[in-house]
Amino acid sequence: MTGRDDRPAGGVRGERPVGERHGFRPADASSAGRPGGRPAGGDRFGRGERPTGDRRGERTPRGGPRRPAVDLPRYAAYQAVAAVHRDDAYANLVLPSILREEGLVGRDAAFATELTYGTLRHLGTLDAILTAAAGRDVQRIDPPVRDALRIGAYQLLHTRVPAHAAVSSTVDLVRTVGPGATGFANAVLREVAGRDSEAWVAHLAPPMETDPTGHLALAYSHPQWIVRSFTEALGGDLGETTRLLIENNERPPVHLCARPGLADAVELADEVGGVPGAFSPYAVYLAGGAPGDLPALAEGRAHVQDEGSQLVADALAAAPVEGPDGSWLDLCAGPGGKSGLLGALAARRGARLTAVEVAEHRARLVEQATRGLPVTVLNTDGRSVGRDPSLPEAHFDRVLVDAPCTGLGSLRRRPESRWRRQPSDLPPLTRLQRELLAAALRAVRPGGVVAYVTCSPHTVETHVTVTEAARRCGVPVDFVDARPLLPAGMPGLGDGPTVQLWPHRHGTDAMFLAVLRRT
Ligand SMILES: C[S@@+](CC[C@H](N)C(=O)[O-])C[C@H]1O[C@@H](n2cnc3c(N)ncnc32)[C@H](O)[C@@H]1O
Repeated sequence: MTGRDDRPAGGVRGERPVGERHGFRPADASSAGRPGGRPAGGDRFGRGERPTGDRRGERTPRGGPRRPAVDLPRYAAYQAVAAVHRDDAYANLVLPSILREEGLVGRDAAFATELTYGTLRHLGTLDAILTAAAGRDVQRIDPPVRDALRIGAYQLLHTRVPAHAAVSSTVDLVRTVGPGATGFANAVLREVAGRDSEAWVAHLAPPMETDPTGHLALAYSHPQWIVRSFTEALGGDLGETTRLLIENNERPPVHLCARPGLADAVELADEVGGVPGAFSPYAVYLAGGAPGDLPALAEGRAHVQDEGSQLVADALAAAPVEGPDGSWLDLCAGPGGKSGLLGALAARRGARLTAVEVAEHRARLVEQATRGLPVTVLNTDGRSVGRDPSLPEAHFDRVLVDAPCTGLGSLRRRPESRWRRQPSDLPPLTRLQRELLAAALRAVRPGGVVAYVTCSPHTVETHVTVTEAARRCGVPVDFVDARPLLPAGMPGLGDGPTVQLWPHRHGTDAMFLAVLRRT
C-alpha cells in the first residue's frame, strides 16, 4: 500500500502536498454544533494561522449569514462523504456543487476532492481499522462521527498531513457534527495513528496464503465478491488482480475524445495542454484533471470519454460488413458518449445513426451530445425491435449494445459504487442484457454486425450473457474476432474472439467487447 511519506496528499504527483497547507492545530476548540450540522463560528486556529479556505466574516455566496470559521476543504469533504452515506448521493455529482457553494478552488478544491474520493475508495479498509481502534463495530458509531473519523483516518494513513493536524482537525470537526464524541474521536484516532497502513493490514488481514480473497479485499478496500469476480475474469492470476485493485484506488486521468472530422487528437492535445492517447486515435489525456469549460467541449469538437469506450465504439465501426453500410443503431445510448463518436464516424461515411434510450432525461442528453451529427434519437425501449416501426427487424448494418451493467469496470471513477453494488444486482441486469442483445440480433440484417459492450468484466455479464443470448435468440450468428478491430500492436488482448480491456493493462476502464455477425 502507499505509505504516508511517498504520496502527495493532494493526489497530484510532483506537487507540494496539498494537505501540508491544512496542517493547522486548533488551540481553541470552542465551536459548538448548530442545527443543520453546519459548523459554528469561533477561531479554531488559535495560533493565528488561517487555512486558505477560511473566509471568516465574509457573506456566503447566497448572501446568507457570515461564514463560520472552518477548515473549509475538510468540511466540504465531510459534507460530500456524509451526503453519499446519508442520501445515497454520488460523489462526482454532489462534490462539485459543495465546492462551488463553499467557494473552493485550486489547491483547496484539490484537497477536498482527495479527501472525499480517497475516503470513499478506502472505506472498507478504513472501517476495519476504525473498528479495531474503537473496540466496537464501526457501524455502531453515530453516522456523523463515523464519517468524520473515516476522513481523519484517511488523512493519517494515506496523506502527508501531520498526524497531530489530522487528529486535531478531525476532533474539531466532530465537535461540530457530533458534539459529545470529541474524547472518543481523539482516542480512536490516536490509536489509528499508532500504526501505518501496511502495519494495520498486516495486523488485520487474513493471510494471503490461506485466504487470498479476504486478504486482498481488506488490503485494497474492495468487497470480497468483487475481488472474486476480478480474479475469475483474470483467469485466477492473483498478481494481476492485485495490480487491478491498486489501480482502482488511484485517481483516473480524464480522457477526451477528439471527434473524427471535427478535431485532430494531436492538435487538440496541444490546444488543451494534454497528450495524445496511447491507443485510440481520438484520445487525449488531459494533464490537469478536470476539463472545466474547454472551448473544444463547448463547440462540440470533443467530448469527455474514457479511452476504452472510444476503442469499443471504433471497433464496431471498423468491423467489415458486406453490402450497404448506411444504417447504424445504438440500442442503449444515454448519456450519448458512444453515440457522439459513432455519429461523427457516421457523418464521415455517409451513414446515419439511430440512438435509442429508454430514460427520457438521458435521451435528452443524447440529443445534446449528438447535436449537428447525423443522429436520430428515439426515447423508447430497445427491446421493442420488430414492434416499434422505427426499429424494424433485419434492417441495420451495425448495432451497438452498450448494456446497462454493474459498472465494476469503472470503479476508479465512481468511488462509492463498489460499496453500493451487490451480487443481487446481477440477475435482473443479466436478464436485461440478454434481452437487449437478443433485440440487437433481431435488428441487424444478415451480414451486419453487433457489438456487445459492458463496462464490467464480471463473467456473468460478459461471456455468459453473450453465449446465452446468441444461443437463445433464434437468429444464426458467428463470433467475429474483435482483436484486429482494435489498434495494431495493442498488448494484452488475450486469446479472442472477445476482448477485455483493463485499467492496469491498458489504462482504460475495464470494457468488454464481443462482436457478432448475423449469418
Ligand atoms: C451503459 S449505459 C450506456 C452508455 C452510453 N452508450 C454512452 O456511451 O454514453 C446504458 C444505458 O442503457 C439505458 N437502458 C436501460 N435499459 C434500456 C432499454 N430497455 N432500452 C434502451 N435503453 C436502455 C440506460 O438508461 C443507460 O442510459
